[in-house]
Amino acid sequence: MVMKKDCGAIISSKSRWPAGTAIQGKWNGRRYDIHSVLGEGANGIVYLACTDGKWVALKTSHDSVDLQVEINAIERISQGASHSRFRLIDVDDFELNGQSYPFYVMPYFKGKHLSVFMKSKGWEWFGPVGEQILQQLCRLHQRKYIFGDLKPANILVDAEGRAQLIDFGGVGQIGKSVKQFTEIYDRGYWNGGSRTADDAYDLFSFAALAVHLLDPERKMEQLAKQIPQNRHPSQLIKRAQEVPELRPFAAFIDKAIRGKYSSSGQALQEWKELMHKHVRYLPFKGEWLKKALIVSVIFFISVLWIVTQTS
Ligand SMILES: Nc1ncnc2c1ncn2[C@@H]1O[C@H](COP(=O)(O)OP(=O)(O)OP(=O)(O)O)[C@@H](O)[C@H]1O
Repeated sequence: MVMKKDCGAIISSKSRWPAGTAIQGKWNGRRYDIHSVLGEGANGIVYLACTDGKWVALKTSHDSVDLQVEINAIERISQGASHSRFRLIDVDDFELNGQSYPFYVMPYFKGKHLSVFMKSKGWEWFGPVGEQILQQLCRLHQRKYIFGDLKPANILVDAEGRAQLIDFGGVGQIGKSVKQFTEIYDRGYWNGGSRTADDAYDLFSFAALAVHLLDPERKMEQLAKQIPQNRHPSQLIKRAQEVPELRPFAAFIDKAIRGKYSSSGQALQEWKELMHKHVRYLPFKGEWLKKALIVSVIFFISVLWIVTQTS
C-alpha cells in the first residue's frame, strides 16, 4: 500500500477491506461490518456493509479531497429534501495501522447499472426509468445544481424498475464549469455546446445516453471515435430517427440534443406526455401484430391446401 502525504493530511491509497472487517468511525463511533465490494471506480471503493442490522453502502477513497467534494454535494442537495431517497448517513474516518481512511455512508440501493438492466428487461423500460431519471435531475436543477456525469454506471435500477442516481462527484453549481464528465455523453465532446453547467447540459447527456443504450448496433461508439471536427450533435439526432427502438423518443432527443428545452421541468412534462402516447405506438407492438398476421395467413393457406387435397 502506497502512502501519500498532501499538505500535512494523510491520504490513504486504494484499499480493499476483506469481508468481516469491522470499521469503527473515529469521531462518531458507529460500527460497520464489511460484507463485500459493491463497486470500484476512479474515485474510490464502495462496500456493502451492515450496521445496526441494516445494509448500507460505505464509500472510501484514496483521495480525501474528492471524497469531501462528494460529501459537500450530497449535503447541499439533500438539505430539506425529505422526499430524497439519497442521503448521507454518516461521515467519518477509520484508523487502521496508523493510517487514516476517510469514508461516508449512504443508503444501499439493490440494483443493476442501467445498461445491464436494459439488456435484461428490454428497451421498453427506458420510458418509465427515464422519467425517474428526469425527475431526479429536475430536483437537482431546481436547487441550481447539475448532476454532470450522467452515465449508465451512475444509475442503479432495481428489479421493480425503480431508478436511482448515484455518485454525486460530478455535481456542480449552475453557471460554473462542468467538473466531471464522460466523453461519449458530454455536450462539449460532440461540439453541441459549452461545458458550462446548465439544465441543458444534463438533458444532452440524458439524450445521448438514450441514443447509446437503445441502439442495438451501438453505432454511437463508432461515431465517437471520429476526429473532433467531424463529431456533430446532428449525428445523434439522425441515429435516433433511424433506430426503431429510438423512434418513439426521437422528437424528445432532437430537442434535448439541440438544447431547445427551456428547463428540465419542461423536458420532464414532455417525456410524461410522450409516455402516454408511447403505449399506443410502441414499435414492438407493431412487430408483434405483423408477426401474428403472417402466422394467421400461413395457417389459413395451410388449412385451405389440406382441405383442397383431401376433397
Ligand atoms: N449507494 C449505493 N448502493 C449500491 N451500489 C452502489 C452505491 N454507490 C455506489 N455503488 C456501486 O459502486 C460503484 C462505484 O461507485 P461510484 O460511482 O460512487 O465510484 P467512483 O469511484 O466515483 O466511480 P467513477 O469512476 O465512475 O466516478 C457504482 O457503479 C455502483 O455499482
